Amino acid sequence: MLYLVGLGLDDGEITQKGLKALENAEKAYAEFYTNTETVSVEELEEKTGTEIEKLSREKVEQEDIILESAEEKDTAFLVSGDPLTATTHYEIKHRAVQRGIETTVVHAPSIFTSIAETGLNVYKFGRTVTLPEDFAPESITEHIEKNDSIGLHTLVLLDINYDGSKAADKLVKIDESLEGRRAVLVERANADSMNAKVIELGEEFETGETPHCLAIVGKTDHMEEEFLESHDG
Ligand SMILES: C[S@@+](CC[C@H](N)C(=O)[O-])C[C@H]1O[C@@H](n2cnc3c(N)ncnc32)[C@H](O)[C@@H]1O
Repeated sequence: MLYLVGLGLDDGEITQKGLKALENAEKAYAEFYTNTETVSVEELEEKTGTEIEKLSREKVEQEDIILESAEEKDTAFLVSGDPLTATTHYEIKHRAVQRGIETTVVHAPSIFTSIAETGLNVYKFGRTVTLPEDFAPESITEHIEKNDSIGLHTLVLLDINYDGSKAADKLVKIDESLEGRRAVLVERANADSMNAKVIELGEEFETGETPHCLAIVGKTDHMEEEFLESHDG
């Protein structure tokens, strides 16, 4: 059995079901390269009695350590946020099914739902884009344009340590027409120190600790506008 267990975005967000799965597992792996390490692995080990091994990106993406382990024994794979919302983890589930490994997914809070803290209605987001720090995929502009054409908001995910102000700057460099566009910067969603503020792409603004993401504002209704106004930065 392979348990894909979400850790949520902040310490204490693993569910009772997640803890139970970890207890049932004979071996557990965790990865923290798609998101910040917000939990104490040692505390989880103590609580559940299961040893947890942290894996690098290479180990997760290029080797089949997790699936090989799950073929032999009950194995848990711990991931930040929700287990099926990062492409890598989604692919692991897919490959597990192909190899005939039984899987159980234990969901947890995710940036895809916490983005609602911006005040933008989650039903009104279009295709999500990812902006890496070291290059600029052309598809980003295309997806933002498509979302814009039908009034949808765009969630822009960033590399984990990528500063939101630098990312906002890069968006304008990639596509000049985005200059002056309203967006919401979300910092450390779900943490006590969470902050959301309305910014204009291309303008300088202060940021705090990562992780950050941006929501480019599409067509809003009255309630969304009132919510946006309530952010004091
Ligand atoms: C590849 S996504 C993984 C999403 C994760 N599986 C989930 O369910 O939330 C990681 C990116 O989401 C955004 N993100 C994750 N946690 C965040 C948080 N607490 N506050 C703001 N942005 C966050 C950041 O841009 C981060 O680099």
